Amino acid sequence: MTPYFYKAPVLTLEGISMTFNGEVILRDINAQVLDVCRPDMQQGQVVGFYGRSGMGKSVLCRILAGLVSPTTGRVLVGEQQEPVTPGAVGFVQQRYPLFNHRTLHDNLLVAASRKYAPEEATQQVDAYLERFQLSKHRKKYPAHLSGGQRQRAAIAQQLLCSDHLILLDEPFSGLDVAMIDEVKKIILEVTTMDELNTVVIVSHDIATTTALCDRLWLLGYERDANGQLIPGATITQQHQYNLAEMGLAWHENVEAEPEFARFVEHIKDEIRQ
Ligand SMILES: Nc1ncnc2c1ncn2[C@@H]1O[C@H](COP(=O)(O)OP(=O)(O)OP(=O)(O)O)[C@@H](O)[C@H]1O
Repeated sequence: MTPYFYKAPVLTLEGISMTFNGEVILRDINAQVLDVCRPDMQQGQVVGFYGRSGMGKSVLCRILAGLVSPTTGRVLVGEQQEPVTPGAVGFVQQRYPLFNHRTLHDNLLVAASRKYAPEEATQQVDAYLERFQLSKHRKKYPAHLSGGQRQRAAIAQQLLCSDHLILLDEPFSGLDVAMIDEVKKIILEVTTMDELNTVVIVSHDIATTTALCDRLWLLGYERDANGQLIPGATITQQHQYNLAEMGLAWHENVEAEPEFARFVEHIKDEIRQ
């Protein structure tokens, strides 16, 4: 197992709850991602975020991205642990927010121009196109890119304009196996670009996602003393898994290990309950 130790927090969810018209959707969520240091390695972290359909994953993502304010609690991001603001967190939604009337290059330039002065923005776009193997598609419009290329472009776009945190909503849905491998590679690349980079993946594809993760959060309901479900989904301590401690954080071929397969089954059982 690679040795590691933790430094300061890079993402904190503090007492988050969300109520819509009296209906409690999320209840008192407390979770944290710490900057992890591994000797001789620059690597950020991947957090997998699971929960049954309709439990509130998208709502929590919008809160994490600073797009909506929770009813109570707050989200703190970055080394300075400042309250999240819209635009600070990259959010790759299922419908990729690329402008259809702009070329891939121009889409990325719009994003980069939000963070960089013109000359540097152009340089950054070229670097990202190269890194994400999209240079030869730079003049194409989004409609003419493949699903995997669009997904890579959307991730590049969000990295260009946000700080270190990026949320991916169902990054593997609708992709074939080769493209899934490509997107997995990109996610791992993102984490190796900077130790502070944190990727949160919301997915129903438990095995694929878990294989990339250092940490898992499971959204679920708790029961009261009488066995009744308490309204509002939460992430209990028991449902915050540290895969590094379990020896199951991403490493080559982790998916082939029997311990990994047993863990994925355990997670699926927990989700079913
Ligand atoms: N703006 C809103 N007003 C009222 N209710 C809302 C609003 N947004 C979401 N909800 C409700 O919050 C609950 C959680 O929705 P959410 O989209 O977060 O689920 P999810 O876990 O992402 O589901 P899925 O996996 O199916 O995408 C749903 O019952 C939904 O109807």
